[in-house]
Amino acid sequence: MQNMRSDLKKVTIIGSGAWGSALTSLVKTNQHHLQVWSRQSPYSLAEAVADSDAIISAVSMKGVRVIAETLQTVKLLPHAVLVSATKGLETITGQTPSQIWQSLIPDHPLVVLSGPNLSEEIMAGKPAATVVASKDENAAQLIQHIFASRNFRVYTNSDPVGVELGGTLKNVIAIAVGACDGLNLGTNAKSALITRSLIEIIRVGVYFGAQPETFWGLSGLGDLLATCNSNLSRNYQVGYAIAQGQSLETAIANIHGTAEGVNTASVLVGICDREKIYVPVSRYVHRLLKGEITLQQAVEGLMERDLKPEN
Ligand SMILES: NC(=O)C1=CN([C@@H]2O[C@H](COP(=O)(O)OP(=O)(O)OC[C@H]3O[C@@H](n4cnc5c(N)ncnc54)[C@H](OP(=O)(O)O)[C@@H]3O)[C@@H](O)[C@H]2O)C=CC1
Ligand SMILES: O=C(CO)COP(=O)(O)O
Repeated sequence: MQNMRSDLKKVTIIGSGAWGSALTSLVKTNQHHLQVWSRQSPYSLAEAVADSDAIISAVSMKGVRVIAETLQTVKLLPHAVLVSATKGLETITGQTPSQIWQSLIPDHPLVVLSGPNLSEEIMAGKPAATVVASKDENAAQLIQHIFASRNFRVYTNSDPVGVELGGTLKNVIAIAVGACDGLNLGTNAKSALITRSLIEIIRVGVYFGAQPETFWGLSGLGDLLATCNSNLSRNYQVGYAIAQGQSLETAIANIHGTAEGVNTASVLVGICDREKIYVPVSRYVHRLLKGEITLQQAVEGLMERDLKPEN
């Protein structure tokens, strides 16, 4: 039945994996007119987005370009807002999801949604907070109101690059911290790893034009803490499993859903090699995942680097 309240919007969610399903449950809470589309849907993507005020993409990184290219050929409402909820980097181009959306569909406002949002906790109705970031303040506020509820506090932010990179880069660090916990290296080691990794994330973020202070917020430090402290995180699970002696292939096969950090590590290190950005933790994660070094060598390598000032 069509809702009659004037503040209710038509919202389309693309992707019915773990994150798409959690976002679906949040939109349902507010009784918006909701359409979910996935590759299994009996209707087309064009039909799903017709008349939508907000189109939310929650597909994994490998699906972003194909979805954006399809939407590029579809007639959207002129005011329709696009929302990217993916945390990853594209393999060939090194682009972020929002860069892909922006380049393919430049005429619509774009919002990045990212924060400490483990989908299982959200599905269980536990309280959480997130960030919706855009250069278009009205677009960010629209998405804020679509999602905000008693159990989901939504903040706007005007630094979409920073918000997106915080969510993307912490996945690599969560693999490192999962491995640290899997080896039982202790709380001191874990705290040092998380803190130094945040500096590393900021270094990359600033290079890409993000505001450093964004990374102290929910989408940076917040998501880093969530993902590095929960065995609900698939990235953390991958690191933990490797520390238990599993191969990367087995670890990936055993998790439910997508651990974006595996691919992100490889793309990130390629970018940082090219741009000469110092990312020791991400680099050791990448070399570990590629099988170039053992976990023990990664720990030793990180500890035995040249001594330097903290800042
Ligand atoms: N789970 C979480 O807690 C959170 C996840 N995220 C991010 O959200 C993204 C999705 O994660 P999650 O839902 O957990 O992953 P899942 O593996 O559970 O789901 C992946 C989703 O991506 C879709 N997809 C994959 N490849 C393609 C493709 N080629 N074309 C179209 N669709 C495709 C799948 O579609 P189909 O259903 O048709 O197979 C599915 O909907 C990731 O970037 C993740 O980092 C962000 C915040 C929280
Ligand atoms: O991004 C997430 C929480 O904010 C989900 O983390 P994982 O992809 O590691 O499960």
